[in-house]
Formats: sequence, structure tokens, C-alpha cells
Amino acid sequence: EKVAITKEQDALMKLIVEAYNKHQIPQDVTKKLLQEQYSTEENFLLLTEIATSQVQVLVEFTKNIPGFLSLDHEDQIALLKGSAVEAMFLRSAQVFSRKMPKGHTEVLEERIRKSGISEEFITPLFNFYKSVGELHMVQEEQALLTAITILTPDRPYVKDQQAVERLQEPMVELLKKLCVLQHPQEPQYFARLLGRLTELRTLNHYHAEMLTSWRVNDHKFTPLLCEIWDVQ
Ligand SMILES: CC(C)c1onc(-c2c(Cl)cccc2Cl)c1COc1ccc(-c2ccc3[nH]c(C(=O)O)cc3c2)cc1
Repeated sequence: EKVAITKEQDALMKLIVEAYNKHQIPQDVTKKLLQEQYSTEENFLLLTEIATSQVQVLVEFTKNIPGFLSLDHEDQIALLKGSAVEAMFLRSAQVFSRKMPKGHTEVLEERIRKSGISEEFITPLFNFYKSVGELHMVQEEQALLTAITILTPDRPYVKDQQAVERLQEPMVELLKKLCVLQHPQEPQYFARLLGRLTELRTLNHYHAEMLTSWRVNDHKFTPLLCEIWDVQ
């Protein structure tokens, strides 16, 4: 049967994509990727600065998701804290699918590889980047997938999960239609996208270990990262 985006769905998609493109890490932060020294210390400090800026971008994007600000305030915090790492993996994955200024991809990879992350986490981390890159997602898919990740009802401490489901469901339906329209020759494309969300959940676990090993080596995070990741 003919799949068609309704007027409401088109309006929702425009809001999400607009918010996704409106909030970006400032150029003066990301261009440091090309400028700073390459010591482990420098790499960690630069990635910490970028991650902090990325969290601020993420909060602004989330506030623009229709209905988010009408959720219970404590649930809003629980959703942000529960999804921050996954949303940052998705966002940083864009750099590796060559969506970012020339040269940033290589230097970001170099800096992540040499920032004190142990080899056992480096492999799954770059496997994820590779699998996202192979999807060649358009920006609508990236924006919706990020919104869907943020609106995951079963994050820790979310009280009214139904209210979150009511926001997430229309986005999943819309993404499904988009995938059929965008990739008609690949019927399983939507399933592959959702498979990335499952892979993201496992990366949360690795990330928790990364944080612990950084802290054991007395690495400091910014107040915003400490708050969102419950460290220090
Ligand atoms: C606190 C730091 C050390 C940290 O801890 N975990 C991670 C961490 C790690 Cl490595 C991997 C994945 C997720 C996290 Cl959350 C990080 C670094 O996190 C980020 C690294 C890069 C980016 C990012 C996002 C968008 C970008 N655009 C551009 C551009 O050039 O335009 C560069 C760029 C970088 C965001 C978070």
C-alpha cells in the first residue's frame, strides 16, 4: 500500500530537524580538534570540553522536542541523564560518517584513541561508528533517531513511562515511514536503524567502565558532566 507522511507528521519532522540543526557545537570549540597538542592529557581535556559543549547542545535540542517540556520535571531530568551518552554517541557518529568539516574525522578518531581509553572499549566504540557510517542516514533520520533515544520510557527513575511512550511512539511511526520512503529498495532498513539503538545500550555499559578507569587515573570532568553522569 502507498506510504504517505501526513501533514501532522511533516510538521513534527520539520520541528525536530530544525532543532537538530539549530543547536550545534560552536566552531571555535570543534576547530580545536585541529589545533591542540596530541598528548593523552591534551586529548582528554579537549574531548571533555567538546562533550560538555555537546551536553549543552543536547539539552537545547531536547527542550525543542514537542511535548518534552510538558513532562514531569523530574522525568525530564531522568530522560536527559539516561540518554546523554547514547545521544552523544549518535551525534559524534556523524563526524565519522563524514558529515563534518574535512579533517575533523581523522583528528577526532586520533584523539579518542589516545585519551586514556583502554583497548577493550576502543573496539566496540569504533565498531559502532562504522556501523552507523554504513547506514548513510539522512539528517531527518539522525534527528528522529536522537529524539527517539532521548524519549526512551524505561530509563532509570522515570515515573510516568506512559507519558514518555506517548511522545516516542509517533516519532517511531514517522521514522518507519521515512525509512520506507527514503530506502524503498531496502525494506529492512528501519530494523537496521533500531538495531543501532540496541547497540547503543551496550555502549552505555562500556562508557560507565571508561568513566571509572579515567577517574581511577584521577582525570577531572566538568561540573555539567559530573551532574549528568553522576560522578564525583
Ligand atoms: C568527557 C570526555 C573525555 C568523554 O567521555 N566520554 C566521551 C564519549 C566518547 Cl569518547 C565517544 C562517544 C560518546 C562519548 Cl560521551 C567523551 C567525549 O565525548 C564526545 C566526543 C566528541 C563529540 C563530538 C560531537 C559532535 C561533533 N562535531 C564535530 C565537528 O567537527 O563538527 C566534532 C564533534 C565531536 C561529542 C562527545
